[in-house]
Amino acid sequence: KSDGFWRRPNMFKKQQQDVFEERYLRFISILGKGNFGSVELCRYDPWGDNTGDLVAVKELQSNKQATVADFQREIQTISSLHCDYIVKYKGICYSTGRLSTKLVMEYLPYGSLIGYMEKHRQNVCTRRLLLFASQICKGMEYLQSMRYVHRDLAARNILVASDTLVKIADFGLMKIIPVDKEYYRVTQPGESPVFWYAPESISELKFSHKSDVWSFGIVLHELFSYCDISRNPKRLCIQKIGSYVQSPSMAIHLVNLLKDNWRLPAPSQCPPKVHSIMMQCWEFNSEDRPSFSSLQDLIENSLLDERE
Ligand SMILES: C=CCCn1cc(-c2nc(Nc3ccc(C4CCNCC4)cc3)nc3[nH]ccc23)cn1
Repeated sequence: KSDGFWRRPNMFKKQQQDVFEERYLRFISILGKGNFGSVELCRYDPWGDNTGDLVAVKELQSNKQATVADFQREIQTISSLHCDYIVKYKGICYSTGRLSTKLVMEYLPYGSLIGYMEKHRQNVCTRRLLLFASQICKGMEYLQSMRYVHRDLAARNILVASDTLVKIADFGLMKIIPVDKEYYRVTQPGESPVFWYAPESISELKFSHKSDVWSFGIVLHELFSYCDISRNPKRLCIQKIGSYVQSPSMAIHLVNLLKDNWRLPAPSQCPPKVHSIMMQCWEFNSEDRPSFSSLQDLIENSLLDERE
């Protein structure tokens, strides 16, 4: 299969795969729910004196439609990603009797971008929003260089490492684009977050780097709305379409609105240059959208404008 076989680490090189022993993994609290699994805060404490590291541990929620194979693929994927703007893989933990495998990742103390914005909204200026946007863009550029499409780029899947660093997380829906194609076509829509999806992803289930660019535009909108729940993409689209519409035809309504050139309204106090970047990400035809590398330049250019 051409699923990036040549990208797989050399099968003869010792896989730098730390195994964490379950008996030393001390549960502390639940951090959140991602695609196909919950994430827990644990302390890995082999010395038993609370000096061990805090880690984030994701286990596969068996009741979800995801299979063990999906989770194994997610582990294989995240262990091959090495980028400052992508949450770091630390290893795996085989639970007793190897009934299930857990994914061990670096713990990001500030939590999700949405929670961070709710808490720190007052002292996050435009420059910091653009810094976060540029870091997400760099993370996406890296994924594109590995031929990955994320397929679920949204503020809910961005984590905050510090006041000046955010990272992309949750690779449950990520796919590799086959070498001979420009897009990945999924077989069934699943529980799709259509309000973050490009029109071709909604109507033809086609996912590409350019559909990730569309979602990046939605993340920009979330950032400049300070992730305000009352202004979130889903809420604004449903307000426009009408809350009486049920989900399967919701997607059709949304695509028709996008065809008629309706787009999310500019967030209040959003700099015109930033709104223009969003609108470029939301070009109906995917080839008219900027690449992540040109988005980087557009964001740097907006940052210059914001220099006091
Ligand atoms: C990607 C999103 C869906 C799945 N997901 C991933 C995580 C996650 N979280 C954290 N840190 C974290 C730190 C504090 C808080 C709190 C909780 C209580 N209220 C205030 C904020 C929440 C999360 N580090 C991580 N490393 C790797 C994954 C990961 C959580 N959910």
